[in-house]
Amino acid sequence: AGPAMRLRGGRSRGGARLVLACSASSSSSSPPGEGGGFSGRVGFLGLGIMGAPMASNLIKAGCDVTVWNRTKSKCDPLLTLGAKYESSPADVASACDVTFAMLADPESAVEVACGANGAAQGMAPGKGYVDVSTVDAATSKLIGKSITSTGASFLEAPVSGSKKPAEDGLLIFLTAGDESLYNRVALLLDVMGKSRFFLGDVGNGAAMKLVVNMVMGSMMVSFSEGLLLSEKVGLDPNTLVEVISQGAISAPMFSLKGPSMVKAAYPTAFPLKHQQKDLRLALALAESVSQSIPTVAAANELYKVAKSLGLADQDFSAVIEALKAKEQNE
Ligand SMILES: NC(=O)C1=CN([C@@H]2O[C@H](COP(=O)(O)OP(=O)(O)OC[C@H]3O[C@@H](n4cnc5c(N)ncnc54)[C@H](OP(=O)(O)O)[C@@H]3O)[C@@H](O)[C@H]2O)C=CC1
Ligand SMILES: O=CC(=O)O
Repeated sequence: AGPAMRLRGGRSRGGARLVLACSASSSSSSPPGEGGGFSGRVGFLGLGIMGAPMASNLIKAGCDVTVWNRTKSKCDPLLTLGAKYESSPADVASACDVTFAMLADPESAVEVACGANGAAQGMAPGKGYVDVSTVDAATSKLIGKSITSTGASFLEAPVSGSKKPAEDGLLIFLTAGDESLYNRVALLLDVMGKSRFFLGDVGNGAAMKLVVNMVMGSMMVSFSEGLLLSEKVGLDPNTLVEVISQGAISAPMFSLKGPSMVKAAYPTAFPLKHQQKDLRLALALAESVSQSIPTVAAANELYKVAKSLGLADQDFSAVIEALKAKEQNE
């Protein structure tokens, strides 16, 4: 039998519901868990493109949030909203009942959780750590082991959805690990997201996220090739975007990114360096089960070229520039 999978989605979203979702009180009069309110202090580590709006939504929902970020200035907007500040991940974990982490990659996720003054040093029985970064299963298991060795609980919960869904509280959580922690933070996930899946053992959430993102990365390359080819044969690429949007291969991503890609504008929602990281990790995942993913391998090479062109911090749709550069060099 495969891992337990449960979807709780389709919830209507409304301001009033968000305001009621959290209680800043640390009293235990409202038992944590499904159906109860979340009571206790919430930590948030990592306030980049995704972490900042996620933490912001928790604060706006009435949660008692304590933040930390490597670059301290990124905490300021959250402090203005009412967040508290601690000067290390260990101090945040020590001050909070549940701590979320949204870090760039496996290296930073491990450093923040397990390094000097890392979150694990502030963990103790009764506390929870929820890592929402996109990492590989081995990294997630390593972090989980470090957290649970303190007696605390661990949940991996990478998200599908980009900057705008994070701002709108419409992320999709792909969780795995400690199910009682999953139930305990369910209301917090519902503040930040529109649906949540519980996928069983630690590693399954990471794997699901990598599979989703490898499909996304290849789709973007294929779309880029289509835009360039349509233009080259004398078609209007804007019309291609419109045609695609009306057919069976329509995807919000194409409609959202297409018009700006045609103008060679790549405002960053999902940094290209993170998409390439996800393809790299997906290739390793496929390798671990001897699965061939040649389309993903080819897409990965293109993202690597894009990075070498200085596009790492642009949106991942800038991968189209790598195709243009290739053409010029041929
Ligand atoms: N953007 C998106 O659309 C989505 C991103 N993701 C995933 O979410 C994660 C975060 O993405 P995003 O917010 O876009 O990324 P950003 O690059 O905007 O933010 C990365 C965060 O990680 C921190 N960080 C990086 N290196 C270190 C380190 N060595 N030690 C401590 N902190 C560090 C950064 O701190 P500092 O501010 O100091 O640099 C920052 O807070 C990634 O794993 C990404 O793949 C998932 C879904 C969507
Ligand atoms: O990881 C990126 C996303 O859009 O999801």
